[in-house]
Amino acid sequence: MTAGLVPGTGPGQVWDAPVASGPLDATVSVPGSKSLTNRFLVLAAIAAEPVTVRGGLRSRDSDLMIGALRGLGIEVDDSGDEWRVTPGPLRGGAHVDCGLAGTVMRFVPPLVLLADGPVSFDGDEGARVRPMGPLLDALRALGATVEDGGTGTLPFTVTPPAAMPAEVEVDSSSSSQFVTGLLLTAPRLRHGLTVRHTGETLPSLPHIDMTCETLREAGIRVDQPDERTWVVHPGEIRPGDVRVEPDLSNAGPFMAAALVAGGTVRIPGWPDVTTQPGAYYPELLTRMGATCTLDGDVMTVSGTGRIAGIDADLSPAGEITPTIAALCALADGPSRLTGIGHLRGHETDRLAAIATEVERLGGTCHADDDSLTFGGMPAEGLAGAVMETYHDHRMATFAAIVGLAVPAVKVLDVGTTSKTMPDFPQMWAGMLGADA
Ligand SMILES: O=C(O)C1=C[C@@H](OP(=O)(O)O)[C@@H](O)[C@H](O)C1
Ligand SMILES: C=C(OP(=O)(O)O)C(=O)O
Repeated sequence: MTAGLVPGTGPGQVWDAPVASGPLDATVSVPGSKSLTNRFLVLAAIAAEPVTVRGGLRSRDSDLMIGALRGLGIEVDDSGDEWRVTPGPLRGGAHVDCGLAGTVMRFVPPLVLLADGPVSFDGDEGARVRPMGPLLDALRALGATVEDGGTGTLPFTVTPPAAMPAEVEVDSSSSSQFVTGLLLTAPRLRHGLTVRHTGETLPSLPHIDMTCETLREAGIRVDQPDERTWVVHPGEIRPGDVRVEPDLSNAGPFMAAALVAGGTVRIPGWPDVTTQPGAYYPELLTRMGATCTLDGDVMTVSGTGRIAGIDADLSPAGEITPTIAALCALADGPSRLTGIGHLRGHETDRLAAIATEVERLGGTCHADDDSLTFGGMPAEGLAGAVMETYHDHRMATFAAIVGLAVPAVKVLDVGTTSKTMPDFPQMWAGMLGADA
């Protein structure tokens, strides 16, 4: 069943967030990681041999990536559970729809350096305000022609250069995805590429580590002479057959549910070692009152229904902020989340969205340049409302978490979760032991 067929989950509709009627006892298998799926797809497209991707995420963001690569002339067979990507020359003349996917708008334009002609890019209205300028400037510095009407945002057209330098600077303080995009294409450039970050801060470092690991596992040498420089050596990309880890960021709302409702939620397939930012959950949730144990590959999270406030720097793991924020909204005491200014350039301005939605329920939350501060208000003090999701999958799961404890929370456009987790409403109902 698709999300649109569950009552209240169609576009513009309102979904009644279920209230937990008692402690949970659930095992939830989450689909593959968005970040790993889209990295594997990009690398497979420019690999030296066909690549099989197992456990790839089926979602709007990965469908957009597959569409982009097909537009560039790459054959992707995603008809079964195992996808087969057959690399080939990258064709110019394509138009890429980025939707609202940061991974598509930041990972695909550097591929045009390898193409035989110009490629144009556009996306959702909300994508046209997401930061792109530093990456477009880096592509210009590499000799590409970029026409963006002087906006530094989508829509734009990239025309490949005839020759290019082997070093480039980029200010990646508004998104780590600028560095990642350049690194992914780098092994196929004649001399490889040295990428130097020039900004003062750099968010989401684990996601850059994920890029380097993915390249290394595909046989590419990546050196990091200092904290802001990456050297990718030229080479043949040979990922072999790859398996995508479960998306730990998307496991987050289910793990958080154990704290809100009490009881236990188990997440199978938890990797031993991972570069996903969801790896921060066990420590953060423990500080908020949960017990988290990894037994084999099963992460078990148990909670009591009482949540402790937290003071945490989330700059390495900005993506998990909305989930931690939902817990902060329900916590017994105040919380402060810092290092998250760049979230203003995510699917929506997440700092403003979180503060607005917490206040809509009667809680207190203040957003400043780089942080969120919560008054803390156990669920008894909050009142249900129709919550906005701003086309942001993580604002939809934020509202669902709060709705477990606050009666009469209604979620506008919960189907926005299709960006990375199309079956979210059914999975949420399944966790609660109910039908969607
Ligand atoms: O490289 C990636 O796959 C991602 C990097 C991060 O981007 P930012 O550095 O822009 O936050 C993260 O928030 C996003 O969801 C996925
Ligand atoms: C920021 C996110 O996505 P994107 O890849 O579109 O940047 C996210 O999924 O939280």
